Amino acid sequence: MSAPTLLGVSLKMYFGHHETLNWARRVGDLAARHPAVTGGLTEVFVLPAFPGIVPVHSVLAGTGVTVGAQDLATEDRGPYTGEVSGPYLKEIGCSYAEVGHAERRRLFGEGDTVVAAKTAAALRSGLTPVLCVGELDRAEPAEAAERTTAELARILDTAARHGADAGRVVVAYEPQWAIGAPEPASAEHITTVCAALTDWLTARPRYAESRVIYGGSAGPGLLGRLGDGVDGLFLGRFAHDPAAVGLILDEISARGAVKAGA
Ligand SMILES: O=C(CO)COP(=O)(O)O
Repeated sequence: MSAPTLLGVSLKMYFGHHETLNWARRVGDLAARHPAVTGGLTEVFVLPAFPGIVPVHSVLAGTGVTVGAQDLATEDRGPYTGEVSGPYLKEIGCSYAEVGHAERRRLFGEGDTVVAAKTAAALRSGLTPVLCVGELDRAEPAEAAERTTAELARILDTAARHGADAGRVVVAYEPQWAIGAPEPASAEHITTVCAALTDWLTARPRYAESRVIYGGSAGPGLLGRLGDGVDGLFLGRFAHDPAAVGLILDEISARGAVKAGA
């Protein structure tokens, strides 16, 4: 069987605490009985705000949905007021830690050096980094592929030079101009860039089992247009309605049925 489609959701800072738990209950109920999840066609992960991690982890226990954080500290312990470390996140049940999101770069001044250090911190703690990369402005697919692959190489090579462990990385291709937009990048754009990122990772055994997913106004209807070259989706706003998550799980089932029949 081919690798499961990865479906990630970042709740960013959209929901309050009770909204977060209600959403998690509804998505958990859906996932627990959806054939795409129970049949192993997909792996679903959710990134709530930090205070939501522990309760969401317990709400989702047994549903097949895993939990991660939207950020983590570069360091593992010490005088870093307001930060949350990788070991702490691991201890409270996280499997993933997102690094390098465009909003953290734009609003909080994070650059490649910090993103590389956070990637290393995640790997060191046994968390899968969800490493966001993507061009700032609209570009032709081939140019976007070149720029984004160079960005990925810069970050992972810096992390490796500083002694980062080898391990699985989820690369989230998120063209910055497509985040918070009415619609995602075109299927041609997404597949061209994701193929280039996959080639780069495949040539490096230290990142074995790594995956490339697409985010940026992704929602129902997109996955079916992307083909096998894209390993999954990273959802923002269009996951706020749990029914939309259900529709995407239906699409994953359909994709699995096509593959099984191929
Ligand atoms: O940034 C994103 C996921 O990390 C995408 O957000 P939107 O789908 O809301 O554009």
